[in-house]
Amino acid sequence: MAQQAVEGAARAQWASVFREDLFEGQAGLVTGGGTGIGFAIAFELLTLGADVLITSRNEDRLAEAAATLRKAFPERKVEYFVCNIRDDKEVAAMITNVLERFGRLNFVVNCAGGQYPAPASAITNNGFRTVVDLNLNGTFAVCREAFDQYMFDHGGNIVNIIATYHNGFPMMAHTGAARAAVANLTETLALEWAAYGVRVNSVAPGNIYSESSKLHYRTKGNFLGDDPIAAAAPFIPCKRIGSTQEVSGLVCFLLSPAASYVTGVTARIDGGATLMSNASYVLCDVDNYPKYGELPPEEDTRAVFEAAAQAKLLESKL
Ligand SMILES: CCC/C=C/C(=O)SCCNC(=O)CCNC(=O)[C@H](O)C(C)(C)COP(=O)([O-])OP(=O)([O-])OC[C@H]1O[C@@H](n2cnc3c(N)ncnc32)[C@H](O)[C@@H]1OP(=O)([O-])[O-]
Ligand SMILES: NC(=O)C1=CN([C@@H]2O[C@H](COP(=O)(O)OP(=O)(O)OC[C@H]3O[C@@H](n4cnc5c(N)ncnc54)[C@H](OP(=O)(O)O)[C@@H]3O)[C@@H](O)[C@H]2O)C=CC1
Repeated sequence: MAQQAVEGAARAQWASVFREDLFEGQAGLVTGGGTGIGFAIAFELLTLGADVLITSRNEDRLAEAAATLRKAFPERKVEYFVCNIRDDKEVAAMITNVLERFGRLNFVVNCAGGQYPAPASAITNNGFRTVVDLNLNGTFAVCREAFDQYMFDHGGNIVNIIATYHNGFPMMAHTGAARAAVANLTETLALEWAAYGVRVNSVAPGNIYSESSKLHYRTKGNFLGDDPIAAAAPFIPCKRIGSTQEVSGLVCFLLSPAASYVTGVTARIDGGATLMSNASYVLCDVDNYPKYGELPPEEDTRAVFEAAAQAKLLESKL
């Protein structure tokens, strides 16, 4: 979700589909909550009555995001804390800080993460280690600290945002391996921590329209042209990319009592993209697939479709 879209906008514009007091009295943490998907999740949790602390490395971005959220939700507590989840000591201090500020930690959403696109042969060992450290070790550290410091005694709810690693992840070997590991970690933690009243689930997004994801690809190499996130649309069964609010809605469902019997799952949110394994099936045009949240303008999407169709035409003439 773009912060500019929230700034000055009527809160109702971003109204959640869930009931307003769903998380009333709860407080929790969203890592990576200052930007993109994490910001949308923090926004929806606040909409539904929770107090939220957002955390990541960049203090300026966090402060700006917190100011936007406080303006939109003056009746809630919005806090931020600078923390690199690759640093165990910082993670421990961050969890302690949430508890000092809120006195409770009902939910944790692990959304901090990332990588750079590169073919496996161009990923150095240190580059691989770095991405695994961020997405796997960092996520584990936050889960374990949250459990040790609070959830062991009080129960709780954890959602890990990963990525659709299913069927391999070309150009993303490091993150694919790390995210698959987090999906497995989610299952183990769900088993071990059920006895303590803790549910643990993962959400695996496909191509999601976030400012940072577009920037990420533009500055660090492409596999599908200038705007690969949007250019992927023709190859997704629902023929569009997803919005940050669609991811947030799924996270809120998993954190809600309606999901009380759900633990250890990885829910894919990818418009059916990872089901595309049948080489003899060609996707048809789609013009009535439902939309929800902030998506690229129709004209941009159409231009990307036309360019992709043109590229296919040229390819078939070679
Ligand atoms: C469908 C899925 C779509 C997904 C979308 C999203 O996720 S959107 C979300 C997108 N948001 C994000 O991804 C945000 C978070 N991402 C990040 O902060 C970085 O991507 C990070 C995880 C690599 C950490 O970076 P850092 O600066 O802390 O790392 P460092 O300086 O400590 O270097 C360690 C090693 O990594 C190497 N290396 C680093 N970059 C590149 C590169 N571009 N090229 C090649 N290599 C690179 C570097 O050379 C070094 O190896 P070396 O030379 O010593 O052998
Ligand atoms: N957009 C997409 O299409 C998809 C995104 N994802 C994943 O969803 C999550 C959110 O993505 P999105 O919102 O698009 O992108 P963002 O780049 O906006 O989100 C990444 C967030 O992680 C934070 N972060 C990165 N490294 C660290 C660190 N070491 N410690 C603490 N925080 C850190 C960043 O903040 P800061 O720089 O301040 O530290 C940022 O807020 C990421 O894990 C991403 O990989 C998965 C699949 C698809």
